Amino acid sequence: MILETRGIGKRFGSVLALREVSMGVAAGEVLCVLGDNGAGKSTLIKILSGVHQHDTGALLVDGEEVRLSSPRDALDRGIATVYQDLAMIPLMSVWRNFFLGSEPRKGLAFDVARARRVAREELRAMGIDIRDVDQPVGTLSGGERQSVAIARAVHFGARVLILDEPTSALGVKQAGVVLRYIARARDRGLAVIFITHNPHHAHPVGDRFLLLNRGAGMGEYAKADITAQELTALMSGGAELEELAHELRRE
Ligand SMILES: Nc1ncnc2c1ncn2[C@@H]1O[C@H](COP(=O)(O)OP(=O)(O)OP(=O)(O)O)[C@@H](O)[C@H]1O
Repeated sequence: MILETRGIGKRFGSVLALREVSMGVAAGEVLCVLGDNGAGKSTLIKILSGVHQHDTGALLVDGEEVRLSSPRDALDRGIATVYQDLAMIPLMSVWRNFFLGSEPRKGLAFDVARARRVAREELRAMGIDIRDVDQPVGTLSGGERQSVAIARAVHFGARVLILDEPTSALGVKQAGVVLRYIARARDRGLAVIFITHNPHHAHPVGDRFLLLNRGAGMGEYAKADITAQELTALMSGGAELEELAHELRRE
């Protein structure tokens, strides 16, 4: 496992946002984390990306227990998070957004021609055919922008890609575009953590599924062990569905 949690917990005042959640992701696989509003998905992402620190349990990177002190710390260990707002400037070109935040090495002039070429090649390698990398990123579709953000993280050396609801604001076709890029990132050997509340988006691309409910892990399922319909049923919540989760685990 590249990134792993063992029974981590996080409290905000009187709210126990996460309780004893265990999960792990290895290179070349997609772990989907599913949960309804308030389930603890954002809290988990923030701990995995160094924004928050966990109160209890353990966080491991490459099998070693760590405390991620900041997003920079996470990034330095190859853990990149793509948030829903994508941290892009809409009026800036695709290639400039691609390199946003990356500092040119000291003393070296920024080579514009090279940067444009690298952006185009990296996007193409992810299956994104954006012929004109000079167009403002804001003119791309939502799915294409998500894909640019994923390609950017891959280019800058991410080993673990954490995607915060990358398909939630998209229609079926655009969501399909993003799911394809997630599969490509996995095929390039990245460990992907795909956060979503949509089982129909998770199921086609996920290798394993972790369900969160009110801060607690409700079980983890391999794709072979659960259908999209069963995932949907589990996600709908309610005590009787928790029972179904137990039943499915026993089978
Ligand atoms: N900074 C905070 N201060 C206080 N409570 C918080 C904080 N962040 C999260 N919580 C609480 O922790 C619980 C889990 O929230 P979290 O945002 O992790 O859930 P989520 O699954 O991401 O939900 P959503 O899908 O609505 O974003 C909620 O009850 C939330 O109100």
